[in-house]
Amino acid sequence: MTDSNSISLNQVSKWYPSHKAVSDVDLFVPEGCLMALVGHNGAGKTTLMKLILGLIRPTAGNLTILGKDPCDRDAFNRREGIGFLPENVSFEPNMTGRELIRFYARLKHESDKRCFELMETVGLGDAIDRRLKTYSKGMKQRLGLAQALLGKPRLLLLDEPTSGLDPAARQQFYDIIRDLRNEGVTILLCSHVLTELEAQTDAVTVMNSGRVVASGSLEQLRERAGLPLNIRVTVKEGMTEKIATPLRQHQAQITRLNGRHLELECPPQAKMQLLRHLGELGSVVEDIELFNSSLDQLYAVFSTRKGA
Ligand SMILES: Nc1ncnc2c1ncn2[C@@H]1O[C@H](COP(=O)(O)OP(=O)(O)OP(=O)(O)O)[C@@H](O)[C@H]1O
Repeated sequence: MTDSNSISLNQVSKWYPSHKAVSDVDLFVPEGCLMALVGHNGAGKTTLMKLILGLIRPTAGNLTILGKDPCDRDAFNRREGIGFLPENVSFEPNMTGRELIRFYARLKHESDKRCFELMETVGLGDAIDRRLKTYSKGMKQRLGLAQALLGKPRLLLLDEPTSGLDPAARQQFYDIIRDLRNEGVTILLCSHVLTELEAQTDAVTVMNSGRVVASGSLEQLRERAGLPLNIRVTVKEGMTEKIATPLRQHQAQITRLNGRHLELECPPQAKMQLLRHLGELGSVVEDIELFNSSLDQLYAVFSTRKGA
């Protein structure tokens, strides 16, 4: 792969005496890409993050992170280019936000001014002098993100960053993440909340039992999964039965027929032909809605398949 990948893993495995945590993983994340890593509990996501951070060494294969091997001698310095938000953030409750961020800032040689800027970025500017025991879960998570952003990382690793956040806090979190991505930061994000990832990510990697079983953009995954397209057609009163029969000739399978609505499934390649036919029916057809397969559906397909 080219040097434009912030993360390159070639046939990486991490085997413990008792367990093969990850096996033969190929993973390439281009610079400025927001990739989601999804998989069941124990699929190997955190192990991959630890390998990328250089906290553990691979049993086999090789990794290049921001152009270098994360395990070689000056890896500690290079970690300045990497920000990490672990799954469970835990901070000393009696410290204030300012004290905590300054503590981490000193480790990364960052100024007090930058600390305040970051607290503003994550929406904690007004709470900076409050003790952390008074912070809500969402505020602590945002503080964790501010900590991860110290040192202006070019690569951000986020392990379940939105767990326990309410919908508004999740949205705020993703707004910040999207801004960072737009500034060119590469982001690898583990999450179990597939519905929220759909609108946010450029690419998705699905892991199953330590192996990558699918990786690519949502369109690429949809194409590979070959799931039928769902279409909902609203017609004039009393016309559903009449139009159902010819629709079946366009490889459409009627899944639901009630009142003025028909729900159909058709192979993706039959879509245009079917839409042309519906167009020819004129004013009988009052509305057509197309539904792509969701990440949940794609995940269900790939997590039961054996290989990519
Ligand atoms: N130090 C270790 N020794 C032995 N087995 C380990 C070790 N660390 C992880 N494992 C095993 O490797 C597998 C992958 O663990 P990992 O934490 O990477 O999964 P995960 O996908 O992050 O799971 P979750 O979604 O629950 O956080 C699990 O079966 C785990 O028990």
